[in-house]
Amino acid sequence: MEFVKDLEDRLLFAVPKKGRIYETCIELLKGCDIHFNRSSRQDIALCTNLPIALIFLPAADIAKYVGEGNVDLGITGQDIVVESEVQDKIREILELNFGKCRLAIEVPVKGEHQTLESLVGKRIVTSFVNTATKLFAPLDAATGKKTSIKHVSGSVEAACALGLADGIVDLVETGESMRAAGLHDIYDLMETQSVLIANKKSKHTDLIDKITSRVRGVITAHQYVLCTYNVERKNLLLTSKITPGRLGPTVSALDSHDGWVAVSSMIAIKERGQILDQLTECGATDIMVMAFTNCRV
Ligand SMILES: Nc1ncnc2c1ncn2[C@@H]1O[C@H](COP(=O)(O)OP(=O)(O)OP(=O)(O)O)[C@@H](O)[C@H]1O
Ligand SMILES: O=P(O)(O)OC[C@H]1O[C@H](OP(=O)(O)OP(=O)(O)O)[C@H](O)[C@@H]1O
Repeated sequence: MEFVKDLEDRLLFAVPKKGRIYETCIELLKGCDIHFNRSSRQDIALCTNLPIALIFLPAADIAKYVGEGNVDLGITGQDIVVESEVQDKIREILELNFGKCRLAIEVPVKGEHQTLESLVGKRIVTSFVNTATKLFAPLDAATGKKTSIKHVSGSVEAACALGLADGIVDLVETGESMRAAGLHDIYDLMETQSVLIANKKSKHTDLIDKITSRVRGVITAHQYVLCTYNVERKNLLLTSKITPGRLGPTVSALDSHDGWVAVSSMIAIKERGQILDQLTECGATDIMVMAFTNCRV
């Protein structure tokens, strides 16, 4: 009970306690300088440098807790937000660019039912009962059939081989789990990624803004690198178009080389190769690319 008193006035921030996105979430908290001590098996950790308590919960429950206002802020998947039916109670603050996958219908490669329509009235097994029910309900109504939708909490791919299901609704990233179980996907329900969500009525608006700004800084830093190079001033207009940066490239004169300038600019990691090729073609030299771990832009 002492612990409950410690939580008073703190912002409660729910993060996954295990699973696919656990490690990345912990790295993100570190990157945001949210410090905490968590003893083993403890599901609540008080932050040592901010009035925050981290609540470690199963990812699948986090949207429910945030939606009901039991916690203020959380990290979970968009798939869980939809499945928990809390879209009207939460605010999706930020897409986090990890936990990317899609929710799909999967069936045995050599199975009898190979389309969404042919699964109507058959047996579906999933951890996403609400989402699957919403998909099949109108099809059931149109055909007068009743699709059976049963819940399992994990290893969903095993359901068809074990004779429990004709098809499943589950997450697919690489497709490895699906193929290993002799399944293939025949219909996409949604794309998903991890998101930062907040309860719409949370009273901790200033702290939520501060955390959001820190999280955005870390996420952005993972998507960009700093590119520096030297170029003759006569080619600067050309290279500035290739590396426009946010407000414009930073340009400084090179005292030792008349007519040359040093340029630095943020560039998107996914365009890095192409940008370096183009800079070289425009006569830029001494091109360097540096990663950074945090930023505010
Ligand atoms: N293969 C994947 N690739 C990317 N993101 C995924 C993948 N599987 C799940 N996710 C995302 O992570 C969230 C949590 O999924 P996960 O399977 O880790 O949950 P869990 O059931 O709590 O953990 P565990 O599977 O260890 O019991 C999902 O809702 C989804 O948003
Ligand atoms: O397409 P893939 O890259 O193979 O990823 C998909 C798998 O990842 C998730 O499960 P996870 O392995 O996290 O565990 P679970 O089956 O116990 O939920 C998901 O439920 C799939 O099984």
